[in-house]
Amino acid sequence: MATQLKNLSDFSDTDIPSAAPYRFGIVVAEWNAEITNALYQGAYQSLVNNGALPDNIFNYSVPGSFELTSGADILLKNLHLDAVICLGCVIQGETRHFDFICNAVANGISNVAIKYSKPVIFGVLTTDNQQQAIDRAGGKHGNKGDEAAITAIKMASLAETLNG
Ligand SMILES: Nc1c(NC[C@H](O)[C@H](O)[C@H](O)CO)[nH]c(=O)[nH]c1=O
Ligand SMILES: CC(=O)[C@@H](O)COP(=O)(O)O
Repeated sequence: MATQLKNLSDFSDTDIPSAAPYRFGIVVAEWNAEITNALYQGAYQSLVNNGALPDNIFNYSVPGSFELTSGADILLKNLHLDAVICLGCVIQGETRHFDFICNAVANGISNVAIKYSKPVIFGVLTTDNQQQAIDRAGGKHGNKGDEAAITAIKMASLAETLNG
């Protein structure tokens, strides 16, 4: 379902576990900071609204979305976490650089999740233009940071249930 047909912040009819037991890392790319800061605010507030303790939310910045992979790896290597949320905004420019970044970060964080057997959430906007990013960072289509946080809670709960 395309984002245009779904609000990224609409979880009113969703059974969301309590986030209280879990420790969350949030890695935020500094590129397009006005967007990624909005994603962070959405993610942080969604975690807290669902019971996460502020002292259990560990926030770090990286230069760009390409560094989200190594940022997630460093957090999982050094901190006891139940999930990591990766937040970034990649906006198409004149060259194919966009494609390389998007593919690298999508594949990279998937590999980190498998490496540590921990949820690593892809909260990265990959848009054609600035307006599409604005619309998905608290605009008319909701906030992808909200979606990433709820996903992190659900996956942390699943991991706790099945991993023991
Ligand atoms: N153009 C965007 C970038 N580019 C920077 C890369 O992510 C990376 O930091 C650099 O290539 C050095 O390794 N990053 C974004 O997050 N968003 C962009 O639109
Ligand atoms: C996604 C990017 O790296 C991009 O914004 C860089 O712009 P350009 O492709 O024009 O160099």
